[in-house]
Amino acid sequence: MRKLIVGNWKMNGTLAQLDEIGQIQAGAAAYDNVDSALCLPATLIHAAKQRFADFQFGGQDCHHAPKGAHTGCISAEMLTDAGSAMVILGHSERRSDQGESDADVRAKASAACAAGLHVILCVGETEAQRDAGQTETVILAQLMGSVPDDIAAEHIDIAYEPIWAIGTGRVPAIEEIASVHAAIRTHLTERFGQAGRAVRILYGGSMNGDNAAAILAVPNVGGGLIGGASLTAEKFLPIIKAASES
Ligand SMILES: O=C[C@H](O)COP(=O)(O)O
Repeated sequence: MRKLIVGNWKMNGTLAQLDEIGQIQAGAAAYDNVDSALCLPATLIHAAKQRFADFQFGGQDCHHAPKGAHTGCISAEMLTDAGSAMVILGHSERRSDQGESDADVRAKASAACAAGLHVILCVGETEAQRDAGQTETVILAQLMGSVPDDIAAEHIDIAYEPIWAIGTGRVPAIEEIASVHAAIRTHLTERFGQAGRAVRILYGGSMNGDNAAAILAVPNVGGGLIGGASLTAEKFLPIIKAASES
């Protein structure tokens, strides 16, 4: 299975960063056995796609409705119109900052698929849940609640992001990553049959050029969702290189 390395720029980046995006696009082209993409602030997607048509871009959220009176929101169709191929949904920062529920994420995922976007759907446990031994229970509940029953498995990838690992420099032990990814794989195959085997399960949370090779070698890790280390070519390209060699 080809690895997918996605950069999530979160609320970072203006038009001044288009040159950096160009460096990422040019560098990533050397690793043609890896799928790579950047999920940018919505304000950058169109300009980036205009300049770097060969690279894949995506958004970081969309509304569940196709249009209407939802001030400040963006629809899935607007993302595709701007040049997006994918969208991140259910990121823990949106679940906490915007109070998004599993039901919200599920509705957004259906809307995104209907608009032709590939969905990267995020799940992850808090540190307190991990300490209480609830990681697997929490993840499986999020999957049950957030992933639409009728979604075509080829239109979705899952990103496992332990919340306590995001932006902290802390990463789970390799055995923990393997265990959670295996549980997610079991859930997907039980639910979607053979198609569930082809869903990529990305790891996210303080992945960088130093730890990427070890994480990407874990069974059932199909790539990475990268925050801080995706903001520059200098830090992002080593992760794509590690995926290429994994
Ligand atoms: O979406 C990306 C994740 O939240 C990971 O962020 P990070 O690589 O800065 O820890």
